[in-house]
Amino acid sequence: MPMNVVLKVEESDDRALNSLVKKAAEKVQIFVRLRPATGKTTVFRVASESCLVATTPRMNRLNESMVTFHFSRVFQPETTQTELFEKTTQSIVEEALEGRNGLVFAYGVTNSGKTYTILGNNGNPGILPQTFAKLFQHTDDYDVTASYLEIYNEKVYDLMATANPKRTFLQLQEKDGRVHVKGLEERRILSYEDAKATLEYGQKNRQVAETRCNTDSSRSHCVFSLQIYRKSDPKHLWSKASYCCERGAKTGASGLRLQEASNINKSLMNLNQCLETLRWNQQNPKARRPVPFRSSKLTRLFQESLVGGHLRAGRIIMIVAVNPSNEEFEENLRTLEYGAIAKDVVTAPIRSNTRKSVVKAEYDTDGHKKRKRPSIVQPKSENITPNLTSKDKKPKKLVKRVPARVTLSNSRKSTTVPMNEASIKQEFVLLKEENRTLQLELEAKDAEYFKQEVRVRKKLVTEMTQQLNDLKASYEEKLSELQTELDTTKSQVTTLTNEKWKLEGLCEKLQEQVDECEDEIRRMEARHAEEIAEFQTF
Ligand SMILES: Nc1ncnc2c1ncn2[C@@H]1O[C@H](COP(=O)(O)OP(=O)(O)OP(=O)(O)O)[C@@H](O)[C@H]1O
Repeated sequence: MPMNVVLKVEESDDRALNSLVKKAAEKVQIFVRLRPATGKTTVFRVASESCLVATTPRMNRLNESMVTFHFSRVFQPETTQTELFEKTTQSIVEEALEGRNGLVFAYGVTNSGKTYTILGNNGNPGILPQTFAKLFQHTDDYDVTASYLEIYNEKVYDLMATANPKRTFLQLQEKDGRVHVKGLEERRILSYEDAKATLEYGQKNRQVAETRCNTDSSRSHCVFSLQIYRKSDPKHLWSKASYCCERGAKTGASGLRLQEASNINKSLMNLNQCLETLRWNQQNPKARRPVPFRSSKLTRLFQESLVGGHLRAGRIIMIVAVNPSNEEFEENLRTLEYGAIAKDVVTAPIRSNTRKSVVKAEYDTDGHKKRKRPSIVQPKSENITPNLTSKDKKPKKLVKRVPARVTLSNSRKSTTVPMNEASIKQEFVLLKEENRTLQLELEAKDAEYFKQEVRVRKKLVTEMTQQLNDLKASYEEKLSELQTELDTTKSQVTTLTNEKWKLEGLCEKLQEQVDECEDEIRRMEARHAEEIAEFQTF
């Protein structure tokens, strides 16, 4: 069998797949940013540029266990704002100028550094002010407008609108398969200072609204969008870059902790469901499920970016902010899990089969496949490889290779075909690759196992808590029964004691009467004896 030929074909397939998968992987990039820890922490360890290891705090669990996450990149606490911008968002701005949309999404638990990452402070501008600076180096050719909205309690508010006590919320509208916010103000911005002033205006508006509303939830999502128009074609939107940040109000947040731990945020849960369904659809193209974009405003707004498929679909960048303190472990773990799911979603269709003809198709805005729209190239399902990691741009399930060294006999005395140096090298490379893939699979399995363990533990905790609560309730019931019984017995004892005392009094009285009678008898006997003695003397 001409081994080297087979190997060559497979290798070229792999290379082609690799490059396609790499392109697809670049569509969604997930970065993790650890903020400086406030105390001693041992739960997160940056194993490499792209690998974060979480170690369960012993105190919370029966056994210590570890889970490894792979992301596009993990940023250490000492990462500067400039470095973060350059390595994550700068390319989004550059691509926006080239006509591609972009979405930057920061999320994480309270106090994890989302606001610091997106907005920063005066001395350390976040990625949004840095975007302004970058963008306004190119205003000769472009006009820029900004819009700023807030999604609060599933309602969309315009943060550019003048703040008033009765905030009017805006409706989402679908037009040409795209979701728009009806009536959202787009403000022309002319310079860096102008952009910053616009952002600050929106921020102030938000604070005014925040202090005015009496709410049961202090969390909201703010989306700042920059619309770019080419001066040569001012009527048509050239591209749009959106920056979304979940924000926790600084006031009234106490008491939310428990609520957040059980359900970090409805919108994020929905986003998570959408990502999971998208991943399912990519992995099971014959059993597609509807993607629940409509379940929250946030997912509806971003559905275009998540599904991709239109000509200007750009990249999505998610920055998972992590507070490496022990107390936040479970919540941080959950946000990292979201990130891991998001990482596996390929937003834009890719060409997958290099040998066969490509099928033309397009996703609908609800995540379904459209039938007769020929504009977008859609991959054939069996070769799509959505489970990508930044480290591993290869498909998880590799095509099984025939080993280069062929055993001709299965008896103990096996004979092998002699190999030349080139094929040995080739085999070595393949084995190395295979080894790496297996290692990654193992890590993925470990991660999956850990997730399962976390789920099982959570379930156990819930069930045990339920059982303990039931037990407590039954004991309390028994206790109150016994208490009633005790009270009854006590009152009976009191009654009996009283009766006893009465009887004792009666007995004493009777005894006195008996004693008196005996005395009387003795007196009468003595008198009779005297009378008898008198008679005898007569
Ligand atoms: N990378 C960092 N370097 C230095 N300070 C940071 C960093 N990340 C966060 N901080 C500081 O930590 C504090 C909390 O950060 P931030 O307000 O950004 O959290 P958040 O996730 O937006 O919280 P919330 O969800 O409650 O709005 C701030 O004082 C911020 O300055």
